[in-house]
Formats: sequence, C-alpha cells, structure tokens
Amino acid sequence: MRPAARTQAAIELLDEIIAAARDAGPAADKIIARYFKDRRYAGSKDRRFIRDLVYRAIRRSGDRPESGRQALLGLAEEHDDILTLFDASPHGPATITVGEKGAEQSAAPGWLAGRFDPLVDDAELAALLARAPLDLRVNRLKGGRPEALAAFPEAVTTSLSPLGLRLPEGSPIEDSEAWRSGLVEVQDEGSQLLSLACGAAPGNLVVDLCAGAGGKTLALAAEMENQGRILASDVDRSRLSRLPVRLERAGVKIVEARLFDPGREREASADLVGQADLVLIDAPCSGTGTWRRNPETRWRLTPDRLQRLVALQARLLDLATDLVRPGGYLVYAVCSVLDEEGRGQAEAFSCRRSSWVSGPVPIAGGRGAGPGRLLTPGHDGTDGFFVARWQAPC
Ligand SMILES: C[S@@+](CC[C@H](N)C(=O)[O-])C[C@H]1O[C@@H](n2cnc3c(N)ncnc32)[C@H](O)[C@@H]1O
Repeated sequence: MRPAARTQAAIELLDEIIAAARDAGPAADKIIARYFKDRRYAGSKDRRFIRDLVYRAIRRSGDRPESGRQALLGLAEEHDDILTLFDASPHGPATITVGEKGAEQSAAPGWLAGRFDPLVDDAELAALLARAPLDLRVNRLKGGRPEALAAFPEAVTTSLSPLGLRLPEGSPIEDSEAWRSGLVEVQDEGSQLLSLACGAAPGNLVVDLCAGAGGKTLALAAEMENQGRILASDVDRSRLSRLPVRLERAGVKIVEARLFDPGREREASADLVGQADLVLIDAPCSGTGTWRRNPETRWRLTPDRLQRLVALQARLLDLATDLVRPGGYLVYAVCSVLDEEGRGQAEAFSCRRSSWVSGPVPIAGGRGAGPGRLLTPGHDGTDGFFVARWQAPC
C-alpha cells in the first residue's frame, strides 16, 4: 500500500473506533483485527504502519474526536510527514480545506479535570498514555522465577513484584510451552502486587466477588498453595465462563465459580454470610488506570457511567461487609486513578463503617492515598490501581 492509502485506512479505522466508543461497540484492538482480516492485501509492514498511526491519534486526543479524519489531522498538524499524505492521490485522503482543523491535543477528557487523585499530576497523565510493557506472573504452583526466566531469556525481573517478569509489548506468549503448561500467566505487575496485598493464606475461605475471568483468582490460589476455598463470583457469564480452562492450565483446584444475578447478589451469597476470611472486591470501574493499554476507553466514559460505577462500588463494599467473618479482611481495589472511585470511595466507606479498621496495605510500591495506596505508571511502572484493606470488627 502507498503511504497515502495507509493514511486513509487509518482514518477509516479511527471512524469505526470513534463510533464504537460512542455506541458501546467493540474495543479498538478487535476492530483493527477484523479490519485486517477482511483486507488480506495489507502486508505486515502496512498493518504495523496503520496500527501505529491509529494508536498515536487515539493517544493524542483525550476527548472523543468528531471523525477519524479530524483525529488524524490533529496528529498531522504536529508531523509534516503525515500532513503531506493528505494529497488526494488515488486511495489517499482528500486535501485539507481552508479552515479545516484537527482534533485538540489533550491527555484526558476535559470533563475529568479536577477528578483525578491528587497524586496524579501532568507527568502521571503522560505516563498513563505511554506504551505498556507485557508482564508475566510466575505461578508458584508450577515453578519459580528461575524456570520462567529460562523459558524467556529476553525477559527481565520486575522490580516490585517478586513473581513478575517483564517483556517487550506484543511478545508472543501464548505460543510458549511455559504459558501452555501454566508456569506463567499474563498479568500486569500492579495486579500481581494487589493480589499479594490481600494476604491470602493456605486454608482460608476467600470470596473473589468480582472475579471476571479470574486473573486475581489464580494469583490468590497460588498464594494459598491450593489449600482452602475460593468462591469466584461475577455477573458476567461470558467472563466467568473463561475461568475453568484457566484454572485447569494453572493447576488450581480450590475454586468454585458462581454467577450472580445483578441486583440479587445478596441472595446468591447468603450461605457465605459472616464466613469469609477475606473478601476481595476488584470492582468494576472507569479503567482510567489502564489507559496505556486501552487508550480509546477515554472516549467511552461519560459522567453518567462514572456516577453509576461509583454507586455500584459503594453497594458492593456494603454487600461484602456481610460476608467477612469477625476479624476477617476486606480488600477493595480499582484500576482507576480517579479520586471518587479510589481514595474518596474508601474514605466514604471508612465513615459509614467506623468499626472497620483500615490497616496498612502490605504492598511493595505505590503511595499512601487516604485509607489506601495508589500505584501509578510514572511512580511505580505499573498500571494505575487504588487498593485499600480493612479488618472487620471482632
Ligand atoms: C475489574 S473487573 C474484574 C477483573 C478480575 N478480578 C481479574 O482479575 O481479571 C470487574 C468485574 O466486576 C464484575 N461485576 C460488575 N458488577 C458486579 C456485581 N454486581 N457483582 C459481581 N461482579 C460484578 C464485572 O463483570 C467485571 O468482571
């Protein structure tokens, strides 16, 4: 493909990604994969070039642009080599008309101004939009870091998680014997730290309330040395259905999956009231801490959606207090760097439940943020996470 045709392809893809963000459609990586599946004529260099252009344009615009052309034009205004490709050549984009303007450059949507945790400054916002590395967690049930390092000689060990390896973005992990045998799982170093901060021990009864496809569940089971019981619940059938195959690969035998009806979680967990040594709420959230992996999610979030998420998080916190045994622990986490989902949510909980003692979060990294800790890409090299831990009154 000629460079101008690649630019037009990037514009078309951006149009689809913008529409999907507005209408709750598929994620950008899925749209890109489908686009190339339907266009076999695009070679690997074309794909790399187009993909890179698309993601540069996405990262550059905090607010959702009106069109793919506007998004790319914004990038072109800063890069003459892209500007010259708006040349109206066959399959290329039309020339720029007088007064036509590119999208504004910004890190975050304008409406989020003032809503970040106070620790998130401009440097952190920039770090949230840098490219993320690929992190692996070594599964203690299958081996140690030395065996995993032997399988991935190009990897380096992570500095905060004792179980982590770091590889360049896009390394093909799922082709490796180490992944197929369950020795390693793909998991950001921040998620690894969060699982370790739960302090789960062999023999515990643990409720992983928002288990999804089980990323933290697997890490908790390894910490528990496959002894005890984990109840992994979620309201999303398709996410939860991905759990059994992951459990099998990781050699985990102590997990029971339970699908909740949204709004009827209390009935579905009645047998666990006052029983759990630990309840982990890896709560649904804005995902602002993972922008470096999914930068287009900035275009999906709305004030309404955020408000609903904050209310759901508070409801899940209150539900979880019923399940924890006297003296047991409640851990609340979000992959968000917004005050109202992290520090603010935890402070509100501490006020509502003053007999619950907020304790230090045993985590090798992050900075104190109210009753919890905040991990951020600039300070810690991880995705952004807030985590807090309370002990139930005896
Ligand atoms: C951040 S994700 C969890 C990720 C997962 N723990 C992991 O490590 O891969 C949040 C999850 O909360 C689930 N969720 C949303 N509402 C819920 C509810 N009312 N009860 C339980 N889970 C819920 C979502 O379906 C989603 O899977």
